[in-house]
Order: sequence, then structure tokens, then C-alpha cells
Amino acid sequence: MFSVLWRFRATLAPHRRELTVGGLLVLAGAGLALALPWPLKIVVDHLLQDRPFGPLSGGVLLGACIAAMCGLAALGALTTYLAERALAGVGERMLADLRTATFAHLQRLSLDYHQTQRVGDLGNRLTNDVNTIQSLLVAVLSVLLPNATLLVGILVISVLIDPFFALLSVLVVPPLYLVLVRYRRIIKSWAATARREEGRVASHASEVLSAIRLVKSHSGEGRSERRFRSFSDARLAAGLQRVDFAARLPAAVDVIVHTGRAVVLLVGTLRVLDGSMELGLLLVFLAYNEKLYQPVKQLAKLQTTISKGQAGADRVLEVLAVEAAVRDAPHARPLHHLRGHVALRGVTFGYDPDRPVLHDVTLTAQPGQLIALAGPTGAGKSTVGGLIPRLYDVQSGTVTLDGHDVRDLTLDSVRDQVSLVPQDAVLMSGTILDNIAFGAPHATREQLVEAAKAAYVDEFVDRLPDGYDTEVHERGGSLSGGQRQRIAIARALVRDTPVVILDEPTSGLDAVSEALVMKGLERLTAGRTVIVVAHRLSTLRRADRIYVIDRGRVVDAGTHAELAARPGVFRDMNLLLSYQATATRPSPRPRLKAAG
Ligand SMILES: Nc1ncnc2c1ncn2[C@@H]1O[C@H](COP(=O)(O)OP(=O)(O)OP(=O)(O)O)[C@@H](O)[C@H]1O
Repeated sequence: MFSVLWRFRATLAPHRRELTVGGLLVLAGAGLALALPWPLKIVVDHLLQDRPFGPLSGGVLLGACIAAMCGLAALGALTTYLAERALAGVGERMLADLRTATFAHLQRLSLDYHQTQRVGDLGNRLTNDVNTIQSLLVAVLSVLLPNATLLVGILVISVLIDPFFALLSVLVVPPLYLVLVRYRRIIKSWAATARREEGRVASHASEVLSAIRLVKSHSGEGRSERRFRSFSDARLAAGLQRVDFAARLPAAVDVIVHTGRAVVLLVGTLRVLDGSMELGLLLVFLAYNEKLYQPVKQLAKLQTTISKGQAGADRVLEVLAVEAAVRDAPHARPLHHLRGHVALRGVTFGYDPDRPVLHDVTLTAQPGQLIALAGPTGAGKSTVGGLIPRLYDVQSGTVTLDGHDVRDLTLDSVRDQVSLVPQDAVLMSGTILDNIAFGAPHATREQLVEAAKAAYVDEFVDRLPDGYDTEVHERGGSLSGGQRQRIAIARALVRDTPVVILDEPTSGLDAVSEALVMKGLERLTAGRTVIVVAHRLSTLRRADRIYVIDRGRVVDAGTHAELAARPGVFRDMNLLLSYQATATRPSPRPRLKAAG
């Protein structure tokens, strides 16, 4: 368990002062506890047997012994309280530091890591696992450390007074040690299994609850409940196993400890009877004996905490050991004042490097141009969009901004100058204005409202109870798709970046909402380099250049007029879009021919 302290030494380092003070108090407490049985010895061996003790008279000696016992006990209690407060306080502070550091680390990890993780499981590591580490630290610092100090003190004094008795006292240590080691291993493994199953329970619940509309609309409640129950049962089985072994351990320890004490009492009594040991010394030994077993018993009781804490530590350290795949290179420098030239050259990329979804993609956007990416679904258009703000790194080829490879630039400077408006706008819990300010935290209220107006957010905001200060629920579930999209556009507008990557919403918007979203988008795109994953005829027509992507390759490029004129993927797609546009336009009312 000390290895856990060692593994978290960097988190403990800032609390050196409290640890030192706590350590000194622990030493003082152990000294006081060691002194506590000695007044009793003086009373038994001197007062009760009428043997003089220095120049003190009987009454004074008794008074002094009683005062010493009370004083030692009171001082001992005070130091124990102060030591526990100092050391448990370190545990609390460390918990707060560790949780924040783990959260910050998780946020910095690249998307490819997050896509392979379950959100519920990561949340569990941040809360439950960090808590178990804190419990372990508090146990080690404020329970185990004082007891271990006491144990060493008792052993040293016992050996000095009577080495034979000291040996007798430690006879129980080997069987105790064996029992502890065996049970520890078993409890730890069940604790780890329980945590793993708990992660599955949490992530299944969060997955289902965040997709509750889908579940309800497909009558999936029964199925998801059965899955939940099976995960929960697995967690229960592992938990019961852990509880069983955790309950057996203190019982086994008690049997060993009391047998050991009985042996000490037997041998001690025989020695007092044959006169080779003073009764007072036997009482001191028995008092020490009681204290000697205390640390070992405490250790036994701490097994559960320690096993859970070690399992939690493994899970937290596992996350902390992961390095972000996409991070600043040592030579990275900031990009100031991006003009807006964007280029991909010979880019090959796959989310799984062995299965590329883009092959040798080359495209260019001049500053201020509107570039559309068109092509069938799953062709790789959104993937291109994600490579420009360096959400992922390419496997070969380059992505450049104003001619600089994005891998040579600092991530912050790239992402501060490139806005990404995803197809499905995600909102965070907070007010509407908080959401607009997400990418520009220093923007003033006026700037935020101005952006909101430009994105036609004001069209619906007046109808909300608190206007711009209305709280939206997590993921924006209380707003329609079109309303969320407009907030996302306002969020990009207020950032005022020279490059905007836009994934056009494909569906879910009614005609009015769509018209307002499109107007908002027009304002967002004006005067910037825009790369848009286009699903609308109107956008394709406005584009300065269209790149047609099919199965991860650029298969054609040109203006709308050029591409619509040549046979190929684009012409087919364009015909379909034109047909849809005409089909959805309201048809004029048929006129009745005037009767002849
Ligand atoms: N995060 C991801 N992890 C793994 N594979 C992904 C991921 N995102 C997309 N893909 C895969 O990469 C390929 C390209 O997807 P992408 O979303 O870029 O296509 P798209 O052309 O934008 O499609 P759509 O028009 O439907 O949005 C698809 O096969 C898709 O399944």
C-alpha cells in the first residue's frame, strides 16, 4: 500500500509541510502511548507492595501516578486528534488535486482515445475510483502510520526489557502475515472485478438515458432493462464475493491474535509465580501486548479499503499514463493572424490506421473562398473537416494552414483560428448565452447578443422564459434541432475565426427553420475561408469550388456548372437534389379551364 503513496508522490509533494507536522505528531502520540502503562507499574510494584519509590510518600506517589496517567491520556488524545486532522486533511486536499488533474488530463487526450472509451466508465474513474484512493490514503496516513510507529516503539522497548517476551509477542506475526497476504490478494481481485462491472452498469445507464427518445420510440425499454440487470447481477456477484472474503478476514485475525495473547499471559503468569518477573512488568507487557496487536488488527480491517484503493489507483493511473496522440510537438510554434489558406496534400487517414477512410486526398482553399465537399454518405467528407483543426493526425501527406503543416503549429493557435460547426449541434448545460460564449469566453454580453441576432437566435429566444439567460438542459434536449443549430452558428460567429468548417445539417429542420439556419450560415461564411460539407443544392451553387469525394478519394473538382455538366457521381447527385428541391416546392394550384 505504500507503493500507492509512492505512485502518487507528485500529488502529495505540495502537502509536504502538513505531512511533516502530522508525522511528528504521530511520533509524539506513539511516545505518549508507550509511557501510559508505566504509572500502573509503579502503583502495583511499589505502592501496593509497600516498596519505596524515591523520596515520595505513598499519598504523593499515588497522586502523581494518577495525574500522570490522566495527563498522558489527555495529551495522547490531543496529539492523536491533531495528527489525524493534519493527515486526513492531506488526503482530502490530495483528492481534490487528483480529481482535477485527472479531469484535465482526460480532456487533453485525443478524440481517438475518447472514441474507444465509455463515458460512464471514465466518469466512474473520476468519482468512485478517486474516492477509493482518498480512503486508502486517509487509512494509510491516519490509521496505519500511527499504528506502525507504535508497533516499532513497543518492539524496541520490549526487546530492551525482556528479549524472550518480545520474541513471544511476535510469534503470531508469521501466521497473521500469511493470512493477510492471501486474503488481500483475493479481496483485491474481487474489488477490481466489481469496479469493472460497475463501469459497465454506469455506461449502459448513461448510454440509454442519453438516447432515451430512441429507446422509447423503438420500445427498447424491456431490452435495455434486461441488459442493465445482467450487468448489475454481475456487479452484485463480484460485490458479494468481496464482502464474503472481507468478513472472513477479521474473524481469522481475531482467532490468531487471541491465541497469541493467551500464550503471553500463560508464560507471564508462570514467571510472576516463580518470582522471575514483577507483576507490574507483566501488566506493562500485557498493555503493550494489547497495543502490539492493534496495528495488525487495524491492518486487517483496512484490507478492504486498501484493496479497493489499489484497484482504484490502478484504474486512475491507467488513464493518467495514456498520452495524447495529438499534442504539441516540441518545436511547435504559434500561428499568428491566419489569412485563411487551407490545403490538404496527398492525405491518407484512417481512424484505425490499418483501415484508411481517406486515400491520397488533395484539395485547396484560397483565403475567403467557399469550398464545398460533396459525395455520397460515408465517403469521408466530415473526416476531412476534422483533420483541418487537427482533431486527428494524418497518417501520410500534410494538412497546411497558410502553408504551415498543422503539426508544426501549437494546437491552441490552430483551434483558436478555425471554427467547426458540426452537423449535430451539441449544447452544454448552462444558459443560451453561456453556450454561445463557449468558444469565446472573453466576449462581452453585447458581442454575444450581436452574434445571436446575426444567427437568428433572437427569433426564438424572446419566447423563452428568461430570454438569453434561459438554462438549456444538457445536450440541448429542450430545444429543436434548428434552434440548436442556430446557437452553434452564433457560437462560431462570436469566435470570428478566419477559417470555418461547416457540416451542413442534413435533416430534422422544417422549411422555416431551415431558411433561418441558412441565413445564419450566410452571415457566418461571409469574408472567411469556409469548407462546407454540403448537402444542399443552394450551398453547392454558391461554392467557389466543389470537391467530389467518393469512397475516401477526390474523384472530381470544379464549379457547380462544370461538374453538373459532366457525367459522374456529382451529376447523379445533383439531379437527385434538383428533383428533391422541385418536389418539395409547393405546386401551384391547378387552374380550371373556363367552360367553353
Ligand atoms: N469517429 C470515427 N471512428 C471510426 N470510424 C469513423 C469515425 N467517423 C467516421 N468513421 C468512418 O469513416 C468513414 C467516413 O465517414 P465520414 O463521417 O467522414 O463520412 P461523410 O462523407 O461525412 O458521411 P455523411 O455525409 O454521412 O456525414 C465512414 O466509413 C465512417 O464509418
